[in-house]
Amino acid sequence: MGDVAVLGAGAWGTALAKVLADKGNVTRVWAHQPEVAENIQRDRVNARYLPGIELPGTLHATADLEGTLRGAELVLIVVPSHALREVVKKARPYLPPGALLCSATKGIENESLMLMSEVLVDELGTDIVSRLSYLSGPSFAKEVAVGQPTAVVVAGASEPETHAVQQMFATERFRVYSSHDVVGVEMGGALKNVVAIAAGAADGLGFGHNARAGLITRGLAEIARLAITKGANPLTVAGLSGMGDLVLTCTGELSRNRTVGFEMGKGRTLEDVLASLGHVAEGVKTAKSAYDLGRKLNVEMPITSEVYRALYEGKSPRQAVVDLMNRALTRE
Ligand SMILES: NC(=O)c1ccc[n+]([C@@H]2O[C@H](COP(=O)([O-])OP(=O)(O)OC[C@H]3O[C@@H](n4cnc5c(N)ncnc54)[C@H](O)[C@@H]3O)[C@@H](O)[C@H]2O)c1
Ligand SMILES: O=P(O)(O)OC[C@H](O)CO
Repeated sequence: MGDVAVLGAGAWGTALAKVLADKGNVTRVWAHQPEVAENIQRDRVNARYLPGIELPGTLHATADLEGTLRGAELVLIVVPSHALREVVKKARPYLPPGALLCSATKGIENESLMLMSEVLVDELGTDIVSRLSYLSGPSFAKEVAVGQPTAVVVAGASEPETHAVQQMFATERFRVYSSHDVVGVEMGGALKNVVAIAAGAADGLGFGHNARAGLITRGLAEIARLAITKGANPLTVAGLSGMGDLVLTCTGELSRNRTVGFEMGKGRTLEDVLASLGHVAEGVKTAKSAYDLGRKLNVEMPITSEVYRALYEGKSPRQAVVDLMNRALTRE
C-alpha cells in the first residue's frame, strides 16, 4: 500500500487508478480537464471517459498537478503519446525524489520518432532509468474497470523496481508479468494500433476472417522486423504486448483504433471519424511515426505504409488492400 499519482484521467488512467485504489492505495488522479476531476469528485464516476463505472472513495481526482504528485511513491503516466513530453515537463519540478515512474502510454512521438521510454529519459535524464517501467498488453479499459480477467506486462531495466511495480498493480483479476525488454514491450504496444486500423478497414470493407488473420500475422512480421532493428528480443513480440495486444485490438469491437479503420472502410473520412470518436486513437499518429521510422531504419513495413497512405495521402482503403495483395511475391 502506498501513495500513488496517476497523470491522465482518460479511460485507461481511470481504469488503472481504480485497480490501484481498490487495492487500498491512496490514489490521486490528475485530470487535464478540470471538469473531469470535478465530475469524479462529485459523482464518483468519469462520465466523459469511462461512463457507468463507480469509482472507489480511495480515488481522488484533481486538476492540481503539484498536489497530485506530492508524496507519491509511484507515478503512473497515462496521457496520449503526443502529450507525454509536455506533461512530463510540467511534472518534473514536483516529482518526489526516489518515486517509481511507470508509463502506460502506447505510441511513438511524431517529430523525434522516440518511444515513450526515450522521451522520458530525454526529459528526466539517465539517472531515472532504473526507476522507469512500462505497462502494456491486451487490456481494454472498460473490461479492466469491471474486473474482467486481464493479463498485462510491466517492463523495466532494473529488476527490483520492476517487481515492485508488478506487485503494486497485481490483483486476482489483473495478472501482471514482468519483462526486462523495454523496447520490445513498447514497440509491440505502439505498433499493434497501426495494424488494428488495417484490420478494422478490412472488416469495414466487408472482407472476412481470412483477411483479418492475414493482416494480424503479416502485421506481426513487420512489427517484429522494426522492433528487432530497434533492439527488441524477438520473443517479446510473441508475448502479451505483441501478439496478445495485436489479436485483441484487431478483433475487439471496443478498440478505438479498429473503429477508425472500420469506419474508413465503410467510406467515412478520417476527420469525420475522429470528430465523433471522443477518445484518442494512437494508431493514427503512430502510423506516421512508424512509417518514418521504417524508412529511416530501412525496414520494410508494407501494412504500415498502406495505413499511412490511407490516413495521410487520401488513398482509398480498398486500393490499399489491392496494392498489398499485389506486391511482389516473397517468402514468409
Ligand atoms: N483505453 C484503453 O483501453 C487503453 C488500454 C491500454 C492503453 N491505453 C493507452 O493509454 C493512453 C491513454 O489512453 P486513454 O484510453 O486513457 O485515452 P482517452 O482518449 O480515454 O483520454 C485521453 C486523456 O488524455 C487527456 N489529454 C488530452 N490532451 C492532453 C494534453 N495535451 N495534456 C494532458 N492530457 C491530455 C484527456 O483529457 C483525457 O483525460 C494511450 O496511449 C492509449 O493507447 C489505452
Ligand atoms: O482502444 P484501442 O484501440 O486504443 O486499444 C486499447 C488498448 O491498447 C488495448 O490493449
